[in-house]
Amino acid sequence: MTMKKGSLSIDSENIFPIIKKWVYSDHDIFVRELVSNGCDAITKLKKLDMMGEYELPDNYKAKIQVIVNPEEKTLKFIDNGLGMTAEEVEKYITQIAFSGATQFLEKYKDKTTEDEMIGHFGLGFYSAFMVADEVHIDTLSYQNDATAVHWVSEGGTEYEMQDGNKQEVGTEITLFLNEDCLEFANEYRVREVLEKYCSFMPVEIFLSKANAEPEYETIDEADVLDTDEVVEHITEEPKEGEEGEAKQKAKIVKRPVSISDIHPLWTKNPSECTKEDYIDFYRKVFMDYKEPLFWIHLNMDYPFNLKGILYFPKINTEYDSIEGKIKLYNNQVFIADNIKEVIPEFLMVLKGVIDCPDLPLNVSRSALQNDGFVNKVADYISKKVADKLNGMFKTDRENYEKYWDDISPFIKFGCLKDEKFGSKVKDSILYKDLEHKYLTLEDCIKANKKEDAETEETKTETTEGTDAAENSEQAEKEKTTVYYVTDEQQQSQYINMFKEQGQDAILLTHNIDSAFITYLEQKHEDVKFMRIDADVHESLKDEVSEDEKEEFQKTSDSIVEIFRKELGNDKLDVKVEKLKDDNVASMAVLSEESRRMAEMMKMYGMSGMDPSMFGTQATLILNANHPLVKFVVEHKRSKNVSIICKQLYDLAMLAHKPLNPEEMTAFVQRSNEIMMLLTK
Ligand SMILES: Nc1ncnc2c1ncn2[C@@H]1O[C@H](COP(=O)(O)OP(=O)(O)OP(=O)(O)O)[C@@H](O)[C@H]1O
Repeated sequence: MTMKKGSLSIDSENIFPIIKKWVYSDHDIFVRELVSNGCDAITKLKKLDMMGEYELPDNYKAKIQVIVNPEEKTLKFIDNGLGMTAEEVEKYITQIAFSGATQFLEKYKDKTTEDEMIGHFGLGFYSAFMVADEVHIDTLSYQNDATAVHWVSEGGTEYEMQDGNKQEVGTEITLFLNEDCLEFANEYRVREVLEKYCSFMPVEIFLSKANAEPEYETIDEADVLDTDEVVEHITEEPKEGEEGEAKQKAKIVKRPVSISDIHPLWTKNPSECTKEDYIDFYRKVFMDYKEPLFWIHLNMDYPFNLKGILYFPKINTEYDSIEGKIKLYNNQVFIADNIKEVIPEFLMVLKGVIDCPDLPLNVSRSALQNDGFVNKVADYISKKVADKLNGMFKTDRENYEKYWDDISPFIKFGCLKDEKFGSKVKDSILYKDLEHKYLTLEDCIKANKKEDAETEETKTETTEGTDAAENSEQAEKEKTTVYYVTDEQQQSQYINMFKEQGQDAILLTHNIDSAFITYLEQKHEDVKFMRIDADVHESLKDEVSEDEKEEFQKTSDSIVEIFRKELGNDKLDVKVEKLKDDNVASMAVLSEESRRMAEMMKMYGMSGMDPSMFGTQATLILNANHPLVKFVVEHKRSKNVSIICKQLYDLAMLAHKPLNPEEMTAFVQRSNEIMMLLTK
């Protein structure tokens, strides 16, 4: 072929400056594009061999070589795929690839910031010009009597093509790196990029440095393979004083190690994979030395192709961020991490890999979001996670309980975020009780229902024709109250009282639980949640008989009056009860509604407002059975009454919320005073 000059069709002189400037941080994607072109070329050649249109040489071993040359400032990609004829270079590179790249850039050039295309998929061969001023292609087609081609383009719209001298079938792309991108002539930098995008590509990839001194290794002669290049045979005599025969060794050129694992675990059948395989894969991919709790191997061919592994990581929420990582692949080619359009948001806390060749990745992210197919993929993933959880709940309850504390925030978050997921897993949600036993919501309702035996009766009495107001009151009455604890330490006084009376409660101690409780109450009309300190549970009180009532009322009024006076607050909310637990003199309760209101105010940054405006003041409960309270009524005039009232108030509040600095100072001072009294 005589030298052929041409100009890349289409009026787009601006394309190269645009390609060069393309999202600076993503410069490295050209590596993925060129390596995956090589993979495609190899796949095509293997297909031709299978179809009998070409015969692969006996010793054929598909591979892609990547060679850095810092001296010449070049980077080469060599594949032994099907190669191209001059006509094909003309057609595929100067016409199709170029027009593809032009279209791509036309479409996305203004949108690189807010509407990024997924991992710039589809930019193709011309992404080479992101980092190179000049690109050469040397290629020899598999076709009979093909002539090698040498193609050169200097990053403008011009190119030259002539006969080349490539001897083996395949393609070699040489990038002459521009001054800003010399990092890509560095072996370590290129290794890093290859590991990012090409770790699981379906062809072996070998990285080397041009003109590097060869490295050697010595192995047993018996282990030498046909493919090894032996430089020396060595006979190792036994050391002095050692028994045995001489060992035959061979010094060989160090065997190259492929960067890609061509059969990643997710492509295998789950039945072939062992626990160790899953754990090793997890450690390798996520560099997390901790063992994951469990995993889900996704493997589906119909109605779409999707494979992957999702791991539930072990998380110490106090110290670790719960940022997960889900790597998205397209036919083993890495696309990007955490594509929220494909992976349901609540699963972003997991770690995993998803390979879905059918995803339309050459569109923008916002288009992906509204794509019906993509939504189906996301639904499928979330369904599989729900199935796995339900399966474990049913058949492996013991381990499921072991994992529960770690996984429950994810699952609750999932319920709040994804209606379908929530209804699928609703029966597999566990609640830990005061004895740290795990119950289902149904168990909790059953356990608490006993207390509401009366409710049942009232229910049967309801007659037709009752008006709406009565009905809704009725519905309210029919709800079973489940008590919960948000902080085992702070609420320990209440917990002890509950335990003493054989009354159970559940622990809901995570941040997410307050939203989750609201969610549960919406979903289950028959249940209502109340924090353990929201009121004084009936079972904790002694009944006041009819005869005692009048007397008790009198004493109560008197106690209330004394406390209001001593605490200097005539609006103080005080209630006197006869508590069964005679260790408790005072406690504070805050109604569930008021507390939720206060929490909401805090969440919306209204904490500076006066809580009494919303009735969010706690009520002081005094135990009429307790000697200290009795002392107060019986010795109204004692000089110690004031100190007792204040101390009882602070002690009650302490178990309820942290004291403010002035309250704390007063409390400490008063405690010292009390101890001083002991010395007298
Ligand atoms: N290493 C190669 N060996 C053989 N043919 C190649 C090679 N690289 C590119 N080609 C040919 O050039 C064409 C254009 O390549 P380009 O990378 O621009 O786009 P693509 O691979 O078709 O699609 P994508 O945009 O997804 O990368 C390819 O379809 C292929 O026919």
